Amino acid sequence: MTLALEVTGLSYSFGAKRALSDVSFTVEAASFTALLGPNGAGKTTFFSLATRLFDSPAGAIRIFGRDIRHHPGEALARLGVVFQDPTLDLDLSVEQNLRYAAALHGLGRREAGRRIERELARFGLADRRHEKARRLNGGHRRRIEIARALMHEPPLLLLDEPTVGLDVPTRRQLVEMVHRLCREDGIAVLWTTHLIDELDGADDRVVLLSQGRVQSRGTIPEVLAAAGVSDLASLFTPLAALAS
Ligand SMILES: Nc1ncnc2c1ncn2[C@@H]1O[C@H](COP(=O)(O)OP(=O)(O)OP(=O)(O)O)[C@@H](O)[C@H]1O
Repeated sequence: MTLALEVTGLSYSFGAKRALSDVSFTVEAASFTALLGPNGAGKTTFFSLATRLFDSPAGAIRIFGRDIRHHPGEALARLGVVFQDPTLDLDLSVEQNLRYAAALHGLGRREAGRRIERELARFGLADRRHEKARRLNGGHRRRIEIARALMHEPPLLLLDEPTVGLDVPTRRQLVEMVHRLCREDGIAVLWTTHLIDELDGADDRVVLLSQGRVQSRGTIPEVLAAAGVSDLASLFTPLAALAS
């Protein structure tokens, strides 16, 4: 089994406020894992650590075996990231947004063109390529952000609550598209969310985070069996109530 992501004993505090406490979990290559937690659970803090925005001496994060503190270049080259707040340039077209990302990764024009075509096809955006991002709806904008995060062909993709603000059918579409990345393209995905209906079923893995601690992890049936409940809502609703 190849591990795309290995988090070991990770802790982080904002002053006196403990945001993550001894967090450990793994994401296997080519698999979908949901980091599920109510507001304030520590999901975004984990993201900030995984992308090296923050640093913590307590614990380790390895991406395909590369420790992000000791080998940041090698580790981050294997990571694609979609942040919670959208970061597209709305005045650029779909294609220009992708070309810009390709340039930042140092790709030559021809290779950039090849990868842009692949992403446009993969995300059903080919016929929108010349439209300004501003003209697209929230779901399509998110697709461009995911496509952009894949321009350097990372085998691990992190998405921080990518469906915030989207309606239910658009959320479902995006969840399905990202599952396809795992199944068909062998990309490992860590998807953070506070919405239990974004978990798909038997093959998805879940890491349940609450108040900075991992409460449970495994496949959905494993997590339910460990808690002695029959559905995720019974497990998650009390944790969400604790957070509010
Ligand atoms: N800059 C900060 N200063 C102080 N405390 C912070 C800061 N950022 C986050 N926190 C606290 O750390 C804890 C974890 O926050 P975090 O944003 O990681 O949670 P989250 O699971 O991403 O929640 P949300 O879904 O609301 O974004 C919360 O108690 C939050 O109030």
